[in-house]
Amino acid sequence: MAESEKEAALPPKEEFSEWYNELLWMAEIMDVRYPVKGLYVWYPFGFAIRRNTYKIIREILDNSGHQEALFPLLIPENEFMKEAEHIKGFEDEVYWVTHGGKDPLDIPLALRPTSETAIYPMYKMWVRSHADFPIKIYQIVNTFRYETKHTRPLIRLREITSFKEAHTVHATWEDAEAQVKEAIGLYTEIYRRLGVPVLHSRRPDWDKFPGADYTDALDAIMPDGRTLQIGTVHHLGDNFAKTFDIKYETPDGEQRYAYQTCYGISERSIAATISIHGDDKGLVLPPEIAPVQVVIIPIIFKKGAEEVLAACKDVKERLTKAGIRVEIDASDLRPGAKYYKWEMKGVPLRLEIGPRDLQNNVAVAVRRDTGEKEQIPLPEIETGVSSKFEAIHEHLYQKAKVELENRIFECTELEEVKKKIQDGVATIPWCGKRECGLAMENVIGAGILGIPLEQKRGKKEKCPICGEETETRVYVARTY
Ligand SMILES: Nc1ncnc2c1ncn2[C@@H]1O[C@H](COS(=O)(=O)NC(=O)[C@@H](N)CS)[C@@H](O)[C@H]1O
Ligand SMILES: [Zn+2]
Repeated sequence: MAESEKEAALPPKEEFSEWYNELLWMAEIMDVRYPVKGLYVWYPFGFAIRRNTYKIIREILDNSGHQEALFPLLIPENEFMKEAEHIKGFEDEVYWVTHGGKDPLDIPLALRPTSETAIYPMYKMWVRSHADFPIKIYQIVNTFRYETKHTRPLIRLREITSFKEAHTVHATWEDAEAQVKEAIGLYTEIYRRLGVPVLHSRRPDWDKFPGADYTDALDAIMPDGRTLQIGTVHHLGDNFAKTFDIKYETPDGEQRYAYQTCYGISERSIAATISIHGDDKGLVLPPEIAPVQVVIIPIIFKKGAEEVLAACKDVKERLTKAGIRVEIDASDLRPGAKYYKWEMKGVPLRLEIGPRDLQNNVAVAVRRDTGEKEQIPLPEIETGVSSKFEAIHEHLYQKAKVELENRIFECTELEEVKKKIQDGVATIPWCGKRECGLAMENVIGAGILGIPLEQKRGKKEKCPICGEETETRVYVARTY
């Protein structure tokens, strides 16, 4: 896209919604002009962020006994309609393929909204004995959901282009429960690598995944105080095993239904990373996912221009050999325009090299996250740059953790909750009874997000609806 096209300035981040939409365009992440609602185009720069993010996701899953596979997109109606709860949860969201060319299909085919009903008929054929367990398979595919709420790029899509779904099978309910815990840990580590701190909570029963025994979720707190569900882990019990007849032979030869879990992450992982770390100048990317990790800006004067350019090329070669993604911006843009462009793209580190720096045998390193300038001796450029990356990642993560902590408000009255959820997440005691939870939700005008998994027990408090003593507090928040 030509520089001139991006005349519009980026709104300040506190106008979060406008900032977010403008940034996706100005940083060349997503083009939202595709002529189907809820479907968007990945620009190459944005796609490189996606590739680097999903490289982390694959690494963490592959290193924890998961195997990547690939299942078909189209699900025959008879399979899709097998699990009653699941249907109820998805029947308003599923897209159907009804024709092949001019011929109407005898069996309509669903575009997968999620893949339980594509995968589990195959698991029925694959599972024979307890020795087959655990099965820990995932795929990274596009899925389709006819979302009727406000669609938004990377956050609420009708085509989820980067849907990582894992589907595991175990001998017992407890083994599946242990897998849920492992998945929560793996997801938390994925988000630590993205510098994104998360809230862990168990969704209230009325908000769990259709067909699950329970749903645990990871939520980020976005800059506007609303939470974004950026990962979910479901214990499916033997509900789907009974529906799809997934049975195994126990060590003493009897037939038993298997127990399952499934867990998913989508491109919301990228939405959270962009939103939490970005600033008024644009993207601020954790080095590990930045498409360009270092941009070298030659400071050119008439005299000594060749030496400067030669030195920049040498630094680029050395950093590239060290596995660092680096560009030289030798365009004829003014230095200030160069800084603006690469700061917009969230390049973690800028290296300025001019005649004086050559004399001192240094490069001037400027951090995108803090703006701090520091000289790095050219002979140590590789280690100097890499240690800056660690410092940048750590700083982004710590800063985001403080912001999250500052957006959690302990309340005792519902009126207080109503106020506090304008700025973040409120906690309030809850007896756990459904009618009190639902009553609370319509007094507050927002949902119970979930029961914190790391619940600090011991303190007895009163349910604000029925007055019953309880040791449980819940998160309440406005959500995306
Ligand atoms: N319309 C959507 N756009 C973008 N991401 C979405 C959308 N719907 C769900 N997600 C993301 O996908 C994750 C998994 O979706 S889910 O419905 O909760 N769970 C499942 O589909 C299970 N089969 C586990 S993969 C959610 O936690 C959320 O982060
Ligand atoms: Zn109550």
